[in-house]
Amino acid sequence: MLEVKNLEKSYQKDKTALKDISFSIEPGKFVAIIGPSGAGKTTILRSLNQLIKDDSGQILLDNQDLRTANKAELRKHRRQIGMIFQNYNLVERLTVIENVLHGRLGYKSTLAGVFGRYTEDEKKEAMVLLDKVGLKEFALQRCSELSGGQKQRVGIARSLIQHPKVILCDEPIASLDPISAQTVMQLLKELTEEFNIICIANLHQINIAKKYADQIIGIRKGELVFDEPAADLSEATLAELYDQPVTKELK
Ligand SMILES: Nc1ncnc2c1ncn2[C@@H]1O[C@H](COP(=O)(O)OP(=O)(O)OP(=O)(O)O)[C@@H](O)[C@H]1O
Repeated sequence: MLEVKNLEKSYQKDKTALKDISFSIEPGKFVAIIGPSGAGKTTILRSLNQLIKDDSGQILLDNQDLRTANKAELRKHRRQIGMIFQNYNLVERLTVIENVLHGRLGYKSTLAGVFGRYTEDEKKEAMVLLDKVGLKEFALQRCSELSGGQKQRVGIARSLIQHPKVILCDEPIASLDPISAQTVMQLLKELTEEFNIICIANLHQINIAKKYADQIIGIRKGELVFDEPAADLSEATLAELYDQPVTKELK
């Protein structure tokens, strides 16, 4: 269970990026965070894995507060939090399977990581995960030769091999065509359920959020406007979030 309590963050004095944000998410749930540009969505995700230090509040992952963790504890916590990025963050010149195995680096000494030492079990697991994301035959291909949608699926396999409790996705489909976007969202939804993890995705596409997410969190000007089951999200709530009615094709 992930619980965020009264999270606050200011990048500059008198300019609040997050104000008293609280929400909780159960394992197996796929959650979308939506809201206008600059609302604070990325700041929330970065706080959740402590890439940025928030100012106050609590971030409890299975009752352990990430904010008060020491360096060693934080390293351990970060293994349990996978990241998926808009621009994939893969090593393009390396093969697909090597990129997936990079997800194990948090479990290794620096030396073993530098020399790319992975166990047979890790290699087998990488192949199983590549099969799950539909890329088994691409294992030995360089990532530079893949399409955007395929690269994002490698990113999903890389995050799963971490054995995460949480996967954070910062605009995971922003660089993808509509068909690849649907494939990636469907995969994230299915794998979230199958592995009983928590998946949180920042999204600008309201229709996609409503179609795939179990729960939708709306953020505006650093404040939480709503936290509701996707099915309950009304037109009035969306209009409040964006300060204007949301057009038909986006709903
Ligand atoms: N490193 C930073 N230094 C100063 N201000 C920042 C920094 N990062 C973000 N901000 C400010 O914090 C606020 C929230 O930004 P954030 O990137 O979290 O919004 P967002 O909802 O993710 O936006 P977008 O949808 O455009 O990605 C904005 O006002 C932004 O200008």
